[in-house]
Formats: sequence, structure tokens, C-alpha cells
Amino acid sequence: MALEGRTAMVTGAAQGIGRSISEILLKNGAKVALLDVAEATGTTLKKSLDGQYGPERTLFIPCDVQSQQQFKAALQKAVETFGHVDIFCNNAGIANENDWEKAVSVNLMGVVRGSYLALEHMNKLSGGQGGVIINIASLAGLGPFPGAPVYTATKHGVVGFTRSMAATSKMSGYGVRFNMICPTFVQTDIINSLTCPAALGQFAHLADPTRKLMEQHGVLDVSRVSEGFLQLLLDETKDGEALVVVSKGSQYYTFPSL
Ligand SMILES: NC(=O)C1=CN([C@@H]2O[C@H](COP(=O)(O)OP(=O)(O)OC[C@H]3O[C@@H](n4cnc5c(N)ncnc54)[C@H](O)[C@@H]3O)[C@@H](O)[C@H]2O)C=CC1
Ligand SMILES: CCCCC/C=C\C=C\C(=O)C/C=C\C/C=C\CCCC(=O)O
Repeated sequence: MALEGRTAMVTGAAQGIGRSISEILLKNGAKVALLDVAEATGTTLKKSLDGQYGPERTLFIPCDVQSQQQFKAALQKAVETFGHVDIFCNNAGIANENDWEKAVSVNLMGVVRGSYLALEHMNKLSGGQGGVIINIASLAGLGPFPGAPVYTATKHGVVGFTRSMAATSKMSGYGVRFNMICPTFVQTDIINSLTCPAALGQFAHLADPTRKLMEQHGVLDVSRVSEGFLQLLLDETKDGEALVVVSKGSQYYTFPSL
């Protein structure tokens, strides 16, 4: 199998896109450390995956990506259990325009924190074995998502950070590839934020047009994102790339040259 002997770590793995990415990694032979702040959902998923793949293939670690201490300990536990980690997916994210500081903390600071911890472990210049880091951004990382300015800002941040890290890693010789995925709407629980006045905050009046936007764009199955993830992971020529996943297909985004 393509990923036999490889070990991955996925944040926000208990459900939705993170779960689908974890499952495609397992199907292709990898071992996966599943990180999530939702302990009950993560524990239930781990039990179900144990039945399918055997208990030694996964590890569930309760972890809030906002906590440096928890995140560092989670990586340490995965390394102790599996020997190394060579695939890292920063996927955990929330949509909350009301508690916008938390959205920045989870969606952007969590991605920076996870990427730096993973790089510290993988960096060939400091004894690591190299690896691949794939961050989950959004179509909202490439253009404005009306009604969700802070969500949009965090995803633009993920795109800029990941592209810069790819260039930094290449120029430094770290042996670590950085890529990102920019999906349109995907059928997961986060979609409920669109009809949740508490999540929309001061922009609750835009709930209807935003829902219409979602109908126009279409809502994808999570498998479309995990298939894109596998493509980016296995193609070693991809570095600093944004894979856009929309209803009509998936394609690499061409950024304007400066
Ligand atoms: N569903 C969609 O339409 C799209 C989602 N995305 C992105 O995909 C990623 C995954 O979201 P979905 O699966 O759609 O949502 P989801 O709400 O189904 O899953 C998010 C997961 O992240 C976990 N999580 C939230 N805060 C966390 C924290 N502080 N620490 C650790 N785990 C945490 C949740 O417990 C949950 O298991 C997010 O970054 C989201 O922004 C991107 C484009 C479209
Ligand atoms: C706080 C409310 C935000 C609700 C967010 C719910 C789901 C978000 C998923 C995304 O990541 C967004 C995906 C696609 C939309 C992005 C841009 C919209 C395109 C705008 C346009 O067509 O003009």
C-alpha cells in the first residue's frame, strides 16, 4: 500500500473533513494520530476504527490546538507510540464571527503552532526524516466570503503562511513540503454556522444571502477533500500548492505573480 510504514497526525480528526482524511490515510496503510478537542466523539471514532483497522493503527489524543502544551505533548505521545510522524494535517477549524478572537486563535494560530511543532520534529537539518505538512484552508482563503470577514481573514492567513513556509523550507533545505487545500462548501457540521445567529454575530442579517451562495456553489461530500489530500500527499512535485476543490472538479490555483 502507498502509505505503508508512514505515520500521520490530523487535527480536528473526530468528525467531518478531518475524519475523512484520517480514514483515507488508514485505507492506504498509514498509522494515524487523531487529535481533537471533542473527547467523546474522538473516543467513539477510535473504537470504530479499531474494529476496522486494529487498535495499533490509530491513537486518539484529546488536544486543543490553542494550547502549546497540549499540542506539544500530543506530538510527543505520537512519536513515542509510532516512532516518528511524517505526515501532518492542520485541519481543526471553527466559524464564529461573534467570538472572532477564538476563530483567529483556532484557525490561524493553531495552524502556525501545529506547523512549527511538526517542522521541529521533521526538519532534516536537526536530525528529522523530512515530511509533508498539508493545511486545510478554504475557498475563503482566496477571495471574500461575505458575512464571514474574520473566517475569511484566518483562511487567507493560512494560505499566506503555508506558501511562505513552503518557500522557506525549500530555501533552507528542511526536507519538508508544505501544501494547502481550498475547498468550497462541504457537508459537515460547520455548515450549521450559516444558520446560527450566534456564530454570524453582527452579520446575522446576511444568513439568507449566504445560504443562497452555498446553494449556488453546491455542497460537496467530504470524500472530495480527502481524495484531494491524498493526491497532494503522494505527488512529490507539489510544494507550496493550493488545491482548489469545487463542485466542477479539483485544480491547482494559479497565484498572480508579484
Ligand atoms: N465544511 C466546509 O464547508 C468547509 C470547511 N473547511 C475547513 O475544514 C476544516 C474542518 O472543518 P469541518 O470538518 O468542515 O468542520 P467540523 O466542525 O465538522 O469539524 C471540525 C473539527 O475540529 C475540531 N476542533 C474545533 N476546534 C478545535 C480545537 N481548538 N482544537 C482541536 N480540535 C478542534 C472539532 O471538534 C471538530 O471535530 C476547518 O478548518 C474548516 O474551516 C474549509 C472549507 C469548507
Ligand atoms: C460564521 C459564518 C461562516 C459559516 C461558515 C460555514 C462554512 C464555511 C465553509 C467555508 O470554508 C467556505 C467555503 C466556501 C465559501 C467561500 C467563499 C465564497 C465565494 C464567494 C463568491 O462566490 O462570491
